[in-house]
Parts: sequence; structure tokens; C-alpha cells
Amino acid sequence: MANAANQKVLVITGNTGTGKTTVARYLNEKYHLPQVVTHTTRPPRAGEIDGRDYYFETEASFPSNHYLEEVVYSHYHYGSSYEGLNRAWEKGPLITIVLDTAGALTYAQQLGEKVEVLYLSVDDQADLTQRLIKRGDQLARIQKRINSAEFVRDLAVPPALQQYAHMVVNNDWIQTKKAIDGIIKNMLK
Ligand SMILES: Nc1ncnc2c1ncn2[C@@H]1O[C@H](COP(=O)(O)OP(=O)(O)OP(=O)(O)O)[C@@H](O)[C@H]1O
Ligand SMILES: Nc1nc2c(ncn2[C@@H]2O[C@H](COP(=O)(O)O)[C@@H](O)[C@H]2O)c(=O)[nH]1
Repeated sequence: MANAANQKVLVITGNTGTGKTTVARYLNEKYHLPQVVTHTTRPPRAGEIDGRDYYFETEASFPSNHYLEEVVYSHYHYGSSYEGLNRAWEKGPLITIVLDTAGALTYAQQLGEKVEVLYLSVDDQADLTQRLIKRGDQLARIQKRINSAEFVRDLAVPPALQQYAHMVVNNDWIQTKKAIDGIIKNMLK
């Protein structure tokens, strides 16, 4: 395992569909940054694999893990376990995790200087909806999410994180990659 003093986690947060998972995958492919796999009771989307995209849990199995934080998002449970976090840190000192803003706040509070936060947004709400449709999400599910309290909350970075979160507007993927490359190069210095 990496020296605990060098351990860092880049928390990628923002609203549904803003590209958090896409950015985490890019960072894994380009910089080999391990990703923390989190747990959820949500059913898998087409193409999602248990143990890679999430640990897919049942209502009965979800409580059996040891969570650093857990939330209910759009009626399903989500949680990041200490086991998942340490599994990623066993692979390298700088890792990523994708969380809603409540989870990002808890990570910052619990892990302090080990945490850097990247907050993603998209300017045009219609664009965001189109991306979710293209991803294969059902329209009824998208509408439910967009009308949820979590969606409204995640439209802004939590005040406690405003001072130090990296803010990236993911309207254009080429520009986003440039911004992300700059952030990672600084972190890897
Ligand atoms: N800059 C971009 N331009 C166009 N499409 C994009 C861009 N970035 C991501 N996407 C696409 O938008 C969709 C949503 O992205 P992604 O799944 O990464 O979002 P997310 O923030 O992880 O969403 P959620 O919180 O709902 O899981 C995906 O189909 C992805 O390929
Ligand atoms: N606080 C946490 N948020 C999490 C966790 N795993 C995922 N998420 C966030 O939940 C929503 C919905 O995810 P989806 O895959 O169903 O679209 C999204 O904002 C994720 O970032 C977690 O362990 N804790």
C-alpha cells in the first residue's frame, strides 16, 4: 500500500449527467488513477459491471459494508466503504471517487488534506438532459431525478467547498480534458 502520508483522493462531484464518471474514466485511462468503486442498491444500467462500475447491492446486503459515508439519492442507497477506498489506495497514492455533493462534503470533513475536490457543471440544462437520454436513461427516471431535491442541491458547489474546489464547466469535452490535465499535472508535481 502507498505511504499513508502520500495518499490523496480526488473527489469528482457535481450534478447528474455533468460527466463525473466520464472524467474518472479518462483519468484512469490517461494517468492510471485508480477509482474507488462505491456501493449502490440502484439496478445496473446496460453495460455496467458489478465490481467495476459499482458494487451492486440489495437492500439486505447494503448495510453489511463499513461506510465512510452513505446517502439516499433518488430513492436508492449509495455508499463509499472503507474497504473500497483502501482497495483503490493499494493500487496507487492518488485515486479518484465519484460522489454527489453531500458525499463530497463528508469526504472533505473526514479526510481533510487528503482530499481535493473537482466540481463539474454544464451550462445548458437541455444539453444535460440530452446526454442522459443518449446514455440510455429512461425519460421517466430522468424527469424524476431532475425534479428531486438532490438535483437542486447539486446545482451548486457546497459553500464549505467553494474556497478550494476546482471548478470545470464540461460543455466541450476537448476543453474539459485540457482543464483536467492542468489540475492533474499540478497534483502529480
Ligand atoms: N463534454 C461532453 N459532451 C457531450 N457528452 C458528454 C460530455 N461529457 C460527458 N458526456 C456524456 O454525458 C453522459 C453523462 O456522463 P456521465 O455518465 O459521465 O455523467 P455523471 O456525472 O457520472 O452522471 P450521474 O451522476 O448521473 O451518474 C454520458 O453519456 C457521457 O458520455
Ligand atoms: N455520496 C455518494 N454519492 C455517490 C456514491 N456513489 C455514487 N454517488 C453519486 O450518486 C449519484 C447517482 O449516481 P448514478 O450512478 O445512479 O447516476 C451521482 O451523483 C453519483 O456521483 C457514494 O458512494 N456516495
